[in-house]
Amino acid sequence: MFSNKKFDTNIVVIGAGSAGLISANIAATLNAKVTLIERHKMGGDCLNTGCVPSKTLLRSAKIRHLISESDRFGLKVAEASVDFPAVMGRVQSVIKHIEPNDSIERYTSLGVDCVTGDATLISPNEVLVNDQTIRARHIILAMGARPFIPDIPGLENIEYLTSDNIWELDELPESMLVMGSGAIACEMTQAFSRLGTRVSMVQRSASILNKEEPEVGEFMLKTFRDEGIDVKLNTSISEVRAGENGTIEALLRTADGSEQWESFQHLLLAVGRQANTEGMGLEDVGVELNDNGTVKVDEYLRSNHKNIMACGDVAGPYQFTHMASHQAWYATVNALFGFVKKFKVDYRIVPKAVFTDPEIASVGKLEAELKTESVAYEVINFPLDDMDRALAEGEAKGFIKVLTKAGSDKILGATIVGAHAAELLTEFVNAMKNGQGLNHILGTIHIYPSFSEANKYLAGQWKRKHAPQWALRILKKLHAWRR
Ligand SMILES: Cc1cc2nc3c(=O)[nH]c(=O)nc-3n(C[C@H](O)[C@H](O)[C@H](O)COP(=O)(O)OP(=O)(O)OC[C@H]3O[C@@H](n4cnc5c(N)ncnc54)[C@H](O)[C@@H]3O)c2cc1C
Ligand SMILES: NC(=O)c1ccc[n+]([C@@H]2O[C@H](COP(=O)([O-])OP(=O)(O)OC[C@H]3O[C@@H](n4cnc5c(N)ncnc54)[C@H](O)[C@@H]3O)[C@@H](O)[C@H]2O)c1
Repeated sequence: MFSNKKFDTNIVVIGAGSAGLISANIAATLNAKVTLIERHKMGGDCLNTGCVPSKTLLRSAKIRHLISESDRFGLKVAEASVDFPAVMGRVQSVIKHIEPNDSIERYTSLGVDCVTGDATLISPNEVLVNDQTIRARHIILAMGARPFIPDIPGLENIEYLTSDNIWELDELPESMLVMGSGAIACEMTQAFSRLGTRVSMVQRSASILNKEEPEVGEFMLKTFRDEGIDVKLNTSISEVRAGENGTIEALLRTADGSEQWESFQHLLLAVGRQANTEGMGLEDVGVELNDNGTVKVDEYLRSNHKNIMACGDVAGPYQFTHMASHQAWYATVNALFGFVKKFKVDYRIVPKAVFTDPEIASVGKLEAELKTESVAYEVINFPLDDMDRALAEGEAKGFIKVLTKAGSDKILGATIVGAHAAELLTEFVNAMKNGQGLNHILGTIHIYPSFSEANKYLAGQWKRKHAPQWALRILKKLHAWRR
């Protein structure tokens, strides 16, 4: 239909994952006209192939693991046999349950124009989808990322797994080689191992979970090995080939140069995620990219074309659902109101978790980062193996490590390895966000017996260390005099 308006819509959002959905939701709530384009499944990675299926699978795996340890709880239970199709059926049913929240129906009812199709940029203000050109004042790029496929000779001749297609397995693998040791590799390794797959993990460096404090990697390495997982450090895959009976053979090369072929039923590649920025006209329109393929954005999440914003995995640097929605607010508000006021995206306090058992959650700086930045700091460690509630639950393992500014209770970083770590971390996240230190946590009433008491005990440990010795000496004399 002919329109004399310069633009058909205020914003076109490309991609209906966590970033795109929140962007469209915010824009529609603020009464802007917004078009949301998705080429595959509404909900994107998190709902369909990421957070939701992985956490659901981990739950079945944990229950089977608990059953295998039922003796510890005074229960005599025969080993749980795994009905793998039923486990994967539960994964799909949880996705189906959440799906309506992210659906075209819901977003249409919110006032978003939802379009199914592959979007291409044809100019900084025009998006082509299904042969239709949409003229938009602003474009929000939210196309997410996909598994990075490393360059391994022979990979093109075998069928490998990634976090995209692992959910299509209909039989529990007898064995699996997992490449990588980040969040995806660790979560999937433990999940499949606990369900009964013989899992080997191959990691080229000398430690696992290298984005965390070194103690975390050490703790989880021991946990994995105690559970029977074969973790091969300092090892890379130099070649793969098809073996007999549909197996995959991998040539594993250790740091000393020795090589050995090993056979597995499946190979899972979990070595990072690559932004979806190719083949959609970004180069033609001149949208600048970073070396790793993400969209180059400024502190307002604008690309070099100031009306084209990016958020979520396609922008980075954090690849988390909560960061996608955090960025989505900035991208959308800056697009709609940037001509009046712009907001700089706030990355000061970014929490994250890996949902292994025990969980790993962290926020703020790592010790190594503080050293590099020459920040004077102190370390408070608190073991989680003697907490009343954790003992009662049979979950007494792990630790909390908090970094404070030297001589102050200001929290610079916190890491928790333990049951419910992602929930426990929120207290540190809140404290950091609100400029409160460990004294504040110590002065807060925590329910007994709860896992969260550990945060208070850690704060108490800091307090004891910092109690003024001169005052304690005077008190000792005062009490002696009053006796
Ligand atoms: C196994 C796994 C587990 C994870 N677990 C967690 C977790 O526990 N917690 C957490 O915070 N994060 C987790 N993540 C990361 C999280 O899933 C992502 O950070 C998040 O989904 C990113 O959202 P996004 O909107 O940027 O991208 P996506 O969710 O990938 O959405 C992008 C969408 O854009 C669409 N698209 C792409 N190109 C076009 C185009 N040209 N036209 C139209 N549509 C297009 C895609 O089809 C897709 O639907 C996990 C990831 C994986 C793989
Ligand atoms: N719980 C969560 O929040 C969660 C869960 C899963 C994924 N994610 C997100 O998804 C992203 C991708 O996860 P991921 O685990 O694939 O990536 P990652 O970046 O966390 O880890 C990649 C791993 O692969 C290794 N590696 C990289 N290139 C390699 C190569 N050529 N050969 C051998 N090893 C190599 C790295 O050393 C590292 O261990 C993460 O950044 C994370 O933000 C989050």
